[in-house]
Amino acid sequence: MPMEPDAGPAHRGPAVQDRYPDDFAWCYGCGRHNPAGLHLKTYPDGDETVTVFEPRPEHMAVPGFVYGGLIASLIDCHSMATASLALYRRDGHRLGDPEPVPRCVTASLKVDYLRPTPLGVPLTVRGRVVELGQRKAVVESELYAGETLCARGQVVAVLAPPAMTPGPAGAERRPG
Ligand SMILES: CCCCCCCCCCCCCCCC(=O)SCCNC(=O)CCNC(=O)[C@H](O)C(C)(C)COP(=O)(O)OP(=O)(O)OC[C@H]1O[C@@H](n2cnc3c(N)ncnc32)[C@H](O)[C@@H]1OP(=O)(O)O
Repeated sequence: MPMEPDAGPAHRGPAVQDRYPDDFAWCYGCGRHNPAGLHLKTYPDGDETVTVFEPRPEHMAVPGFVYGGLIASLIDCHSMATASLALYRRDGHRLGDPEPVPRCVTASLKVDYLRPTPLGVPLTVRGRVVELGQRKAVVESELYAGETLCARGQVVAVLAPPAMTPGPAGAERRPG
């Protein structure tokens, strides 16, 4: 499912995650309000989306290699943002419009780990929508270390129903 051309990462505007509603911007992987989180940022790049993340030493599986759970998180959050952007555009918006970007939740996350992912190298994740429904998007994302494809994910994202609001723990999410 091709996306409309848009400003690429060389022409950075807001990230998708910068435009999530405040109440839905606390995700450990990509919430801009989560002080302990990874703060992943997803940008449009032509028909695809792209993010770059440099794992920290504590993200290791064994010395020299990245923990698979981190890889899954990067693919998850990047794919959610790719789905949200596709649904936003489908509704006639462009990133940067005043209306917040809709929030999706992960219905399914499948990751194939193709080869060990080295630490100490920025990781690039590229995503594309392969199926777009009324409330659902299927996204394929590939994670590269340099030029090397290390993991591939397929993610089903579902628009958070209007009735879904953050739970009671949300009241305690602001530290201090
Ligand atoms: C965080 C949770 C708290 C919520 C409160 C705050 C909400 C807003 C904050 C968002 C924050 C996001 C954070 C970052 C991303 C995470 O980390 S999300 C955390 C992990 N995910 C979850 O906890 C989600 C738990 N699951 C659910 O709530 C429900 O199962 C879902 C995903 C909303 C779907 O339920 P539903 O709305 O009843 O949808 P349903 O009609 O069954 O299915 C819709 C479509 O999805 C497909 N589908 C559903 N499940 C699957 C599946 N497992 N495999 C394949 N396809 C599926 C269906 O086949 C259907 O397809 P179509 O027929 O339209 O083609």
